[in-house]
Amino acid sequence: MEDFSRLRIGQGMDVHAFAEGRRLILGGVDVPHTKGLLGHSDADVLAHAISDALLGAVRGGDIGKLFPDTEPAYKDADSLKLLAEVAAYVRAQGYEILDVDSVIAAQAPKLSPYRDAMRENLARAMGLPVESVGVKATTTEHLGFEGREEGISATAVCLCARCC
Ligand SMILES: Nc1ccn([C@@H]2O[C@H](COP(=O)(O)O)[C@@H](O)[C@H]2O)c(=O)n1
Ligand SMILES: C[C@@]1(CO)OP(=O)(O)OP(=O)(O)OC[C@H]1O
Repeated sequence: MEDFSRLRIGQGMDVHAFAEGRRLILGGVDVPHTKGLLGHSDADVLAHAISDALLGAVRGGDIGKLFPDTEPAYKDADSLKLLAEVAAYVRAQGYEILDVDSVIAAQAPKLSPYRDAMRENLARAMGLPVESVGVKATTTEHLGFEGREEGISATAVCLCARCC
C-alpha cells in the first residue's frame, strides 16, 4: 500500500515585464523575439516559477529568499543554474522530485517550436527524465498584461516525495 503521507505538492508563479534590448530566455532557450524580459537575473520566468514550485513542496520559502535580487552575484544569473541549486536543496531536505508541469502565458511569440528544448533544459537542470517535465503555452486571447504583450507569466506545479 502506498504511503501517500510522503507526498508534497508545490505551486509557483512568476511574472516579468517586456523590455527593449533584453533577450527572451524561457526554460533556458534564447527565443528569437523583438523584445526580452526585464529582471535582475536573465529573467527566465519559467525557470523561476518551477523553482518556486519546488521550494513550495518542501516549504522552503521562495527563490527571492535563496537568491536575493539585491545580490550582485545574481545579476544576469543563468536561472537554469539557480534551478539546479533549488533541485539540490530539495534533495538535501530529503525529498525526491517526481513530476513537474508548467504553463507559460504569452500572447507572442509562438512558443510551441521551443517547447521540447525547454523541457530538455529544465529536466537536465533538475536531474529528471524529460518525461517528468511538462511545458505548455497559452495566449490570453489579448486579455490582461500578457495579452497586451506587456509581459509574460508562468505557473508551475510539482509533486515531491519524502524519501524517509
Ligand atoms: N505564446 C504561445 C501561445 C500559445 N501557443 C500554442 O497555441 C495554442 C493555442 O493557444 P490559445 O491561447 O489560443 O489557446 C496553445 O495550446 C499552444 O500550443 C504557443 O505556441 N505559443
Ligand atoms: C532569481 C532572481 C535573482 O535576482 O531573479 P529576478 O530576475 O530578480 O526575478 P524575480 O522573479 O523577480 O525574483 C527572483 C530573484 O530571486
